[in-house]
Amino acid sequence: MAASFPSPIICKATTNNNHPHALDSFHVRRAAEIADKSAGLTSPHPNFGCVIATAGKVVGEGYLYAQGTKPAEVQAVEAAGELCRGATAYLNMEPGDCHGDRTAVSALVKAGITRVVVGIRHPLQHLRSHALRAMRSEGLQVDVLGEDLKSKVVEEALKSCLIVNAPLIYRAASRVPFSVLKYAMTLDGKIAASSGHASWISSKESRYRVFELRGRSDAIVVGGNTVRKDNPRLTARHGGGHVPIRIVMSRTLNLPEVANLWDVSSVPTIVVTQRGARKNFQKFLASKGVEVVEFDILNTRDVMEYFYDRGYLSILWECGGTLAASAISSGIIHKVFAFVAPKIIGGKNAPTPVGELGMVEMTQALDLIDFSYEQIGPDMLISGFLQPLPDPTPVIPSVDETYAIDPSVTPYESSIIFFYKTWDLYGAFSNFSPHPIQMPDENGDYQTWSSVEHYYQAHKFVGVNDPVARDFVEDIKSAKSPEEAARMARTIQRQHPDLVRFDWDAVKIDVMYRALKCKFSIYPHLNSMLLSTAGSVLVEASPHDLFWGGGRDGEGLNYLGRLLMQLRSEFLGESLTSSESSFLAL
Ligand SMILES: NC(=O)C1=CN([C@@H]2O[C@H](COP(=O)(O)OP(=O)(O)OC[C@H]3O[C@@H](n4cnc5c(N)ncnc54)[C@H](OP(=O)(O)O)[C@@H]3O)[C@@H](O)[C@H]2O)C=CC1
Ligand SMILES: Nc1c(N[C@@H]2O[C@H](COP(=O)(O)O)[C@@H](O)[C@H]2O)[nH]c(=O)[nH]c1=O
Repeated sequence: MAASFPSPIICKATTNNNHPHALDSFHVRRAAEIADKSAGLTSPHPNFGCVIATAGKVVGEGYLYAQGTKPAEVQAVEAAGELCRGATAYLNMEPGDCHGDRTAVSALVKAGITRVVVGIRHPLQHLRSHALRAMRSEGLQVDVLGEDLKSKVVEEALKSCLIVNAPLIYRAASRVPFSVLKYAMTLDGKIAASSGHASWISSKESRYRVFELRGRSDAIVVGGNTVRKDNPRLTARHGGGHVPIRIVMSRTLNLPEVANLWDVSSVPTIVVTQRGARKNFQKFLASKGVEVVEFDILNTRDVMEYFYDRGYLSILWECGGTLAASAISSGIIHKVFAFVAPKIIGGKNAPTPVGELGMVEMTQALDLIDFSYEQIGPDMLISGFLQPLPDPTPVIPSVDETYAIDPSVTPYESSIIFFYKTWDLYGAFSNFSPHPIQMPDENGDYQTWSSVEHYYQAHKFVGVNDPVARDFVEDIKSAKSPEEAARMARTIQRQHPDLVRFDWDAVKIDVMYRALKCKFSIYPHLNSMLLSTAGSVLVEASPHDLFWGGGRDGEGLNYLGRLLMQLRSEFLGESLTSSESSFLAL
């Protein structure tokens, strides 16, 4: 399945040797296909797949499951074992060395891979071309589709690599999250009856597909009117997988007191509104656990820029025509999914999917690009892009390249360093980064935890004298990713508050401190990265957590940033003391 698209990437066996690079293209397409397997399982993140082949035969495969898990290349190398010697690795996308330890590249080099075929360069400027250079400098032959390899089949393979990471590519190019507008309409173009009643237009099968689309998104946006008319839940109910947060856009805040979206026991809701709107209602929402964010003027572009800053990759718009028209007009919608049901409702005033765009001639209509049709149950799904896929070839030089051209530009210099997603610059500071730590248990025996997040989350239940709590600790410890560990712990915390250790609030900062101290002590490259930020304020730009995170506007307490700064000064103090003592010893 392609990222945010339901249509499968069809891996046609175009291995006909008459086509130049047919075999290479075939394997890269396979890498893109498996890369997409992770979409929807955890919070949306870039999709990486790796296929290792020798003499045309696949000997190992792997895909990145979540931000903080084992890189695709490492998994493929482990699967192929000795067969890696002299083999070719196929990657849908250049690996991103977010953590300064070149894990993916060194796995390929150490395993004896001699050639690497890469679908696209990394779209993020701070990561682009680094791994390619590293592999080439290690003597590997590196061929990039569309640059070193060119042909018709190569173009098709390149397309599949672009599509599988379309959210990241659009996000990098447009500096807003990738936005998909989805709606269900009748054959006569209505999204509800004149009364506003809309359940249901599309079939069960189509609505199941919508759950999958939701699972591939960080958040779902609706307008105030949809909340008033539909009282939606906006959850992904297809069994397991990622559940996006819900965002309501309302200028008036004239919203009902009783609404499904105010139940945040299983998934958060954020209401974005205009500054000063219904202060009492804002307080009411806050008392329900709903986050309220005020904007001077509420418009779709500012809201998307805000969520971009909060690290969101992919947004699904499930609003009515009023908000949809606003979003399209401001140029932030990248893709459309229209479910068309074979039924007619009529109604002069029945709402339609897109309101006023101010166009007067049909020649002004927006043409969809790369559209496709798919029958789902009785409905037809028409999907396509509203904006062309950005060109992945590097036009903007990377930070390194800029530095090489103009050494007066200091890379990464900033008085405030924000970090959040592991693929961000300084993403290794995130608790989700894939760095296992060894920590003593209650008996002093050292245990390995897959990430700081696993350790921190499980410790909510450590020491509680109840076998159920002990089982929870083990479950969280073996969660497949830091995201899953966090999700499991938060759910258990909500559902079984009695199993959370009584002193949790008092000890949680210390638990985190110890875990971070271990992480930044045992990985020398992380320690150097932390020390390199001396003089800058570190802020975790977490979307949900105003205790550990600082928020973009400084509204959070930023305890994670504070602890990292505390550790930084402790490490700096230690290195000063040791250099002073070696100086004294001279
Ligand atoms: N079939 C389908 O796929 C869907 C059908 N529907 C149906 O559509 C109808 C609702 O459609 P519609 O009235 O268009 O509702 P919208 O979901 O588009 O909500 C419009 C509201 O969004 C809020 N808003 C906030 N910022 C903006 C902005 N910048 N521009 C525009 N609106 C903004 C305002 O809320 P406020 O007034 O609170 O300030 C406005 O009234 C319902 O009948 C619902 O059942 C809805 C979604 C999908
Ligand atoms: N009516 C309609 C849709 N409506 C969308 O789904 C929302 C309800 O979601 P939930 O409460 O989670 O079931 C609703 O508010 C609107 O955004 N979607 C569709 O796929 N098909 C339909 O026929």
